[in-house]
Amino acid sequence: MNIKVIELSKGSRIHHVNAYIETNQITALIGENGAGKTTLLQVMASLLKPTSGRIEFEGAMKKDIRSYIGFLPQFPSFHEWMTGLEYLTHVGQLVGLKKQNAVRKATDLLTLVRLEESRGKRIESYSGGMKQRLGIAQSLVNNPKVLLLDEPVSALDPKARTEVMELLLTLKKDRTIIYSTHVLHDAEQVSDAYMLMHKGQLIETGSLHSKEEDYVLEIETAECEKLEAELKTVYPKWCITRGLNHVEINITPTKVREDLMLLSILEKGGYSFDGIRKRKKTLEDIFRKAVTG
Ligand SMILES: Nc1ncnc2c1ncn2[C@@H]1O[C@H](COP(=O)(O)OP(=O)(O)OP(=O)(O)O)[C@@H](O)[C@H]1O
Repeated sequence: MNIKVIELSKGSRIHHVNAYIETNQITALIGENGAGKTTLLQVMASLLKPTSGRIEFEGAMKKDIRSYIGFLPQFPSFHEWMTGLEYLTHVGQLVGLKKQNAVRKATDLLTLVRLEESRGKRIESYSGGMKQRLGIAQSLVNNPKVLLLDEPVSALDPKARTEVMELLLTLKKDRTIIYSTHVLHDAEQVSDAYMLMHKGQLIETGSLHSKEEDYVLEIETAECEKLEAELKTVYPKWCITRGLNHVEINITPTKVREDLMLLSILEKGGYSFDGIRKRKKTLEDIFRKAVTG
């Protein structure tokens, strides 16, 4: 189910958000704290009413689009005294399944999220990663076409993150998955597309399978501050950022002539540098470029 977001606003929290989100894809929703990711997901999930604008779920036959949506909140809460099986059965009954079907559904979902061995244990004994997978199972109870997950991996250790990301890959067939995250490296591994929010606006969307050769030039030097200032003067149009021990130039792509000019600046300025590296642009570069100007 493709989703069209048209001129969506929610008070001052988000405004003029336009997007087209494709099915069978994982879309990572990224942005700084307070950028509006949770608000956008909540509006998409019909948990918040937009102030203006609308969302179209292409091909939706039912009027109440909530039946197409599975939602995992940023801080899911469970009835911790219940076992995983009891809890999911309860959720199944809440969405209208008969007891027997709810048990079957809960059992299948617990297998899908690899919690079958812990299904008889109380949720209070689950680790953070197990609870996150239980939350995803809960969001799947109504067999949704659209899965909206608010930071499903941000609080997890690398192993648990990988497990959740692998699960998302399994789930993307026949579904539209949008999830917010601050873990950009992971997002890059599993996502097909990204949506970047900044100060309430969706400022950039793109594919992560781009054939375009976007590069970042990294110059490792102890004189970062001086080099950053000089490059910004010479190349005011380039996006130049400074790390702890390197300066990054984020352009599309550098031409040989520009590379040579750069070397000449380094030489004339008497910079001592430990290395120059040209690497493919990452999601983190896209993020930094957008939020630093
Ligand atoms: N219930 C609320 N009432 C009023 N303003 C809110 C409410 N919830 C969030 N906001 C504001 O809306 C803006 C967007 O918040 P939102 O939680 O959507 O951002 P986010 O990108 O999900 O942030 P984070 O990465 O920290 O979770 C922020 O300025 C926030 O302070």
